Amino acid sequence: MSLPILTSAPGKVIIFGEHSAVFNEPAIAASVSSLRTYLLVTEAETSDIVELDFPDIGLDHKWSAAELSHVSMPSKVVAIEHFKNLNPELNAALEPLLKSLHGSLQYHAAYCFLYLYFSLCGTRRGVKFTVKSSSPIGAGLGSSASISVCLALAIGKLGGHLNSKPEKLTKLELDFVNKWSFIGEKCIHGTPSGIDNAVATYGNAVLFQRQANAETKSEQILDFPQIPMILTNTKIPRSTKVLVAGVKDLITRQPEIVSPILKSMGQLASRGAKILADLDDSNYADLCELIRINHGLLVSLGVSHPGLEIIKALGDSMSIGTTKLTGAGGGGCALTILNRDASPEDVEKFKSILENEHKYKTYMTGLGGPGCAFMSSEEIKENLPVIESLFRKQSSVSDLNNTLLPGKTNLKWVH
Ligand SMILES: Nc1ncnc2c1ncn2[C@@H]1O[C@H](COP(=O)(O)OP(=O)(O)O)[C@@H](O)[C@H]1O
Ligand SMILES: C[C@@](O)(CCOP(=O)(O)O)CC(=O)O
Ligand SMILES: [Mg+2]
Repeated sequence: MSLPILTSAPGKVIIFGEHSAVFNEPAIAASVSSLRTYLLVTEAETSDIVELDFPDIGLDHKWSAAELSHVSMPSKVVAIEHFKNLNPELNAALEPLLKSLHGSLQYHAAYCFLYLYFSLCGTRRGVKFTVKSSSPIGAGLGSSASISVCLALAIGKLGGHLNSKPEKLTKLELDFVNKWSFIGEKCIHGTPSGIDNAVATYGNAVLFQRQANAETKSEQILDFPQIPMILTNTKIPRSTKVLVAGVKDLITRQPEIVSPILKSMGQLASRGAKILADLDDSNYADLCELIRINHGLLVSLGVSHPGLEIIKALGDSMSIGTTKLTGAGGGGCALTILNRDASPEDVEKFKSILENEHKYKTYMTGLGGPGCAFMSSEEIKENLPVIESLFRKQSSVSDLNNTLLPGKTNLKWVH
């Protein structure tokens, strides 16, 4: 596909089953309509470099043709070979390209990019990749999966793997994006379950389960109910990679105790899926009860944080709803499912205390929007000045959403 290329993918909220999903238990997640990542691929200033411009994490890096020439492409483009273990030769070859990057945010984003780039289109030079996200990064809302999906889709197109139909992404193409974005997630956090990239690829909501043979089973939930919910970002930084590794350690130390907890979380997701398929006044309290139990089990795994407990304690003491951390925890976000009778005044008060006293950020966003998408080069070219201005450092989340949010603007996205 010719340049420019523009891709997008949503963030997600895990309703039930974070962490246990990594250990092959069922889990439920929904895409978040208004929190998305956008990737623009354009010609670089010179024809012999590859440039990353990721302003959200302060990364602007160029690799010269000479540096890139030391890495050879893996011989076959078969995702399954990278599934269990990332290719050790490719990893070793990428190390010198990554050594000047600062901190884990930049390192992991660049590693994910380079791994997909060399696996899917490693000889192409003279390209610049610019990423902007309206989703908070490292907050439990799946920004790592949404950037991985944007990269897998754009690089898949650049490498000629995904150009079968100009007017739609076929099921096979979506499966390709899902597989390669899982590999991108592996670069970012080691042992992902695959639920986040599945939701970011296919959209809507999924009941997901990883299988022992590394395959995944995901059932689309098309009519996901709009549960009245507040998402609160504590802005406390944390890393999914570290938290997932911590749970793995705990299992190794306390297998008899922790395995039943993970099983229980899987049961919560299965039971939750049945309730969500038929949610009404009669079972709403059951849903809230499952949410409360799931949070308690996550606390027992050691992945909560005092900052998340503030949200839970406030929600409980105001009797406004039921709170559970979402994503990897350790900071980041919690969701509060509002009681049916929560008054608008109380909801406002709850949000205002969190925002003003604790400096948290709250969101009320719809769940279950579209998955990954791309824009045709003709559509991009017609709107290039506007689109390029959005990818500059100073553009805001609302600028991005006002102009690019699929389904909400006049620009045509292909799904
Ligand atoms: N907009 C973005 N720009 C650059 N890197 C990003 C962006 N969004 C996500 N990332 C990458 O994803 C990582 C965060 O992933 P993770 O710890 O799994 O948190 P989460 O997925 O909950 O946001 C960051 O370290 C960064 O490498
Ligand atoms: C903890 C986990 O279940 C979810 C992580 O989500 P996030 O990166 O915190 O958005 C890990 C996974 O399922 O890959
Ligand atoms: Mg993540």
